[in-house]
Amino acid sequence: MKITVIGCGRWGSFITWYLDKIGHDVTLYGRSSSKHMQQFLETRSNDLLTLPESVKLVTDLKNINDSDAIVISINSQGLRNLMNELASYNLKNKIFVLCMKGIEIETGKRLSEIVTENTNESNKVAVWLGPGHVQEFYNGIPNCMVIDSDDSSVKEYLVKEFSGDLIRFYYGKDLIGNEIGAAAKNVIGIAAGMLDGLNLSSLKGALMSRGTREVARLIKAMGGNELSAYGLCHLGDYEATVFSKFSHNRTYGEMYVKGEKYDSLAEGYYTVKALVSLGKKYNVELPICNAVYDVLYNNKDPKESLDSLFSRKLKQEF
Ligand SMILES: NC(=O)c1ccc[n+]([C@@H]2O[C@H](COP(=O)([O-])OP(=O)(O)OC[C@H]3O[C@@H](n4cnc5c(N)ncnc54)[C@H](O)[C@@H]3O)[C@@H](O)[C@H]2O)c1
Repeated sequence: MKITVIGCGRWGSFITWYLDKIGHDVTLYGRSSSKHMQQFLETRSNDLLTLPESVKLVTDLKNINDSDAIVISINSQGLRNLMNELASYNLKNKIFVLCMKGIEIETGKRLSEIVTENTNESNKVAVWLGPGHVQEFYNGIPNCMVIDSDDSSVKEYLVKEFSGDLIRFYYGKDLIGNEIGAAAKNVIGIAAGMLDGLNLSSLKGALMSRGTREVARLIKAMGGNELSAYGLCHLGDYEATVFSKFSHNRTYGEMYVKGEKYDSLAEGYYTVKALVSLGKKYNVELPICNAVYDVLYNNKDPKESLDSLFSRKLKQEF
């Protein structure tokens, strides 16, 4: 396939490397102002990987119509602007593949909804989600991921085209659940980092159990399958988030609690705001998300926030 990857950060550059490695014709687009792109243009490398000569590097989108698929991996809150920018290219009969985890704050929309609403109806949309760290894939450690789309032929085509020794893909069956689950995982990651920062890492087992429960309730209320919270998009990604030194969201939570600054993208910071609004809209209790939100947006003390989770009224586990 001819593929353009948009977004030359940590994940977009990995996706580029992977798709080239399994034999696709890949172009990586980054804005000329992007430090990541400047570094690739100079050295073909970032601090995690080196892109082979077979990958084309571009700083404009003038040839984007030559691609069969457009893979997007940028910050979620920037997706609508990107779709506005892409409108001038009049794209038709393309497959958009979203390798991103988030929910739009202002609208509560899933990322696939934003693409569908802002592109020609001949274009198809899929998501590619699940666990995996660039450092480990690059060292040859395989993982399992999920591809989902409302269009089953697109889903089947992508799973076939994108499978390789490094990634075993599963066919997703619940776009709502997969997108909400993937986005919410980053919020649980921040909560995990906060526990680490408070020297309470042993509570991460309870966080896994109760985090999946509240995300499952939200997915169900939104019309998805609550089992997706226990799938690759969410629970399956906890090892790479809740327990990993590589996770940006976990690290962000830990550094926040310690009063240190963190500069990398931690999508969960934005997603928690969207999730709290969705919880209200769908009348679903999201105690962990609300606690994280109170710490990040209402300046609540992290330990007090945790204590308030423990003093809630007693509940049935399921
Ligand atoms: N396992 C996974 O599925 C996985 C793992 C890591 C990250 N992600 C997701 O991938 C997405 C990107 O994360 P990251 O860690 O690579 O972030 P990053 O900050 O390293 O990179 C984002 C890049 O997008 C670029 N960008 C932003 N707006 C753009 C635009 N309009 N046009 C072109 N480029 C634009 C930025 O310049 C930056 O280079 C996030 O949604 C994240 O949650 C998924």
